Amino acid sequence: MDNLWEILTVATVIALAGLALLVGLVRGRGRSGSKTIERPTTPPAQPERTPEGQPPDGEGDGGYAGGTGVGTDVLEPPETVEPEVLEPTPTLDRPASARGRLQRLRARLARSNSAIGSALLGLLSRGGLEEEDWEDVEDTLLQADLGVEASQELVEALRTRVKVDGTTDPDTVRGWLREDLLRLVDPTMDRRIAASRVEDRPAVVLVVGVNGTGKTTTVGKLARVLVAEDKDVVLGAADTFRAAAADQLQTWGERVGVPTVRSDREGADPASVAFDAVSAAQEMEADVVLVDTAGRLHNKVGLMDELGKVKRVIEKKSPIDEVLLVLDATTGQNGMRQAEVFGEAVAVTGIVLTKLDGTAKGGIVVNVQRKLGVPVKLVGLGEGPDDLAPFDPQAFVEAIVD
Ligand SMILES: Nc1nc2c(ncn2[C@@H]2O[C@H](COP(=O)(O)OP(=O)(O)OP(=O)(O)O)[C@@H](O)[C@H]2O)c(=O)[nH]1
Repeated sequence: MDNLWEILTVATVIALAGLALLVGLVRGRGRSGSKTIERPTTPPAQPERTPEGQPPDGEGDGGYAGGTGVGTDVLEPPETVEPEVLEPTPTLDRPASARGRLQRLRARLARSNSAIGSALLGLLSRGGLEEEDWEDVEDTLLQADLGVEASQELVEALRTRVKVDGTTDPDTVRGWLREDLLRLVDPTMDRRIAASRVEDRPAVVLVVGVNGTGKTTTVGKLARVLVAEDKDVVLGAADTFRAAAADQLQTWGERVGVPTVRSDREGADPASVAFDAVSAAQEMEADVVLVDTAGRLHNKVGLMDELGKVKRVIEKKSPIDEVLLVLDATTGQNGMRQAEVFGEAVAVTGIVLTKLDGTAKGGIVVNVQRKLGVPVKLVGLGEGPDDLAPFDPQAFVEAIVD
């Protein structure tokens, strides 16, 4: 019996010692081995977003499954909850309505061009005009870039009126000047931009001109004019010569919610970007696609080839409805030569005269229309986003004369 008790006591001690050893082993392994991954009972909080809607750096994974970085346990995804809508509502610019823009910007036109008006009025109101006075009148018109032919015509018309009427009353003289200038600017020309869908396809507007004239800026500003008229616009960045030009255009578009078709590769084929832009506009059922082109003039043949190709490739997809030539009004005769070169490469249908706010050479409107036989359709009157106005002959002449 004693032996039995001894055996039981020894067996119990051995069993307890073994148990203690086992517990020790398990706890020791737990400290030095893999972590225990606990499944969260609630879904992780959404990371905070920056105002642009991006998660802050390094928090893009939401800090859940990848957050522990260790362990091989298969995690079940957290219960799905409807995510909070964190998308920022893009705030778009509301471009100024196109109507009456020239009236709004008239002061800028007048500031730089009223010199023509006041010089002429000063001369004409003096009375008793001699031959040399008429030469002064003609010089003033030439300095305003009206061109030789139009200047002579205007002098002739005024001379006849002065001879017949004989008055030197400033208001009467101003009235003559207004009438004669208006006739030269030609209010009968059709200055509408072909920017509405044609037979179930978007209108295609190609914008050409020498770099630096304000071409890309003009495409951006024109997009705003059209958006203000509730048109769906697509931009094509076919000025692939300078990569920044595409960025510039895209920024203009984004401000008014207009998409830009572009290539990220500098020197990509402009014709192919133009083609893609027209295709995209057709797919999107847009009203109009505006295609910006490169305008390096260092080599006339190269330019003609490139523009010719852009035109041909677009025409595989759609007719071109408008070719706008952008000219810098401050460049005078140089601008006129550029106009002729472009006119040979593509059939220009309208002119955009930029930087008219910074020049007393508003007469170029008349000159360029006569040389190219196409109307000035838009004028640039500043660097602001809405400083592009449909050209209105009446308001233009009044700004110079009144
Ligand atoms: N004062 C004034 N500046 C203008 C006008 N239009 C454009 N500009 C400025 O002219 C400069 C050239 O404009 P861009 O649009 O970059 O010229 P670009 O012809 O596209 O030239 P690239 O971008 O080199 O192809 C910019 O600083 C414009 O802000 C305007 O009507 N008045």
